Amino acid sequence: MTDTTLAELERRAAARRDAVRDDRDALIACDRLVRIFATDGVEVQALQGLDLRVGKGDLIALVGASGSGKSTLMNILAGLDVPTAGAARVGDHNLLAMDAKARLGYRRDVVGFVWQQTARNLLPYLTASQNVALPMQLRGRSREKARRVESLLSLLEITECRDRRPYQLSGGQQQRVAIAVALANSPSVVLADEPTGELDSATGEQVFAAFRRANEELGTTIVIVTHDQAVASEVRRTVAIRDGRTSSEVLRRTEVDAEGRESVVSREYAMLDRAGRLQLPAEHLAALGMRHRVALELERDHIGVWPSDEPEQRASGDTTEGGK
Ligand SMILES: Nc1ncnc2c1ncn2[C@@H]1O[C@H](COP(=O)(O)OP(=O)(O)OP(=O)(O)O)[C@@H](O)[C@H]1O
Repeated sequence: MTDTTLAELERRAAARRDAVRDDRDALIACDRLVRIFATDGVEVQALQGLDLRVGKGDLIALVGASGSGKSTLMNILAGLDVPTAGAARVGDHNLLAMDAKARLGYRRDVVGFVWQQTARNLLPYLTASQNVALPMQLRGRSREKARRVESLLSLLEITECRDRRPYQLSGGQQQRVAIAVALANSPSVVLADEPTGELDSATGEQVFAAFRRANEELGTTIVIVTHDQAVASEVRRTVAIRDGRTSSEVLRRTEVDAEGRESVVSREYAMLDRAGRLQLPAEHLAALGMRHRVALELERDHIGVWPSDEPEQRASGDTTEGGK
């Protein structure tokens, strides 16, 4: 074995160690997540091997066409549904191995939710501050309750709504109170399924600003499902789901030029799973007529992917080459 080979092996081992460390840093880790629904003998594969990592303190948007599996994923992360196969972890909680009691504790202490239907988030006969206080009361945190309710209402700029009942609030105010309710017990993660779906775009932006403030000021990890492209483009990371899998993601960062002008630069990435599988965008494949197999070449700083120059019938059928 040459020195170069040893050095290379050491480098790979270190990279593997780093990967494990990254994994522990991820607050949410889903691996090859599968959820099959069977109704009247017909099976629907809502999630088909979905991989997702969300770091502690991240704010991400999940986007995808109707039926792509977003709500199924959110229900699993919320502890309301159990996957058919795969692995899913939030913090130290294994979402496939919780008994009923652990599940209840998980829903009470670890995750907070904001749903699309404003009526689903708040109890109609309680005022805004009573709604926010309720989760703390149920958890026996009565002493700190009043102060925390005030700070959350102030953080989300809805102090004036304190003594109003939901029907006396606008849709946007109701959702901001719902965010305060979700944050009441200091959850590790807040999950929001289309929280701006019933709002006009200006109000939706205000609600989104409230999520951002909660994320920045309290460090809460937030995952938001949205159809709203304008809203999705306001976060640093947008993950797209297609056919029950994460297909691509857009990362955005702020750059400052020599004159001190700030601009947001965004870049789209394809997802690479643990086995090294990569899903190439359908439009890229169509543009170059790539089907069945492609030629790969490892370069110093990238991997080239070319259409196969083999005749198509060989590519799709049995071949004489090894299938590596
Ligand atoms: N309880 C269920 N029983 C049977 N099929 C279901 C069930 N829940 C979801 N599905 C199916 O699973 C697939 C994914 O549904 P899901 O609600 O997760 O999609 P979505 O991306 O949230 O869609 P939308 O944006 O319309 O809410 C769909 O084909 C849906 O019909």
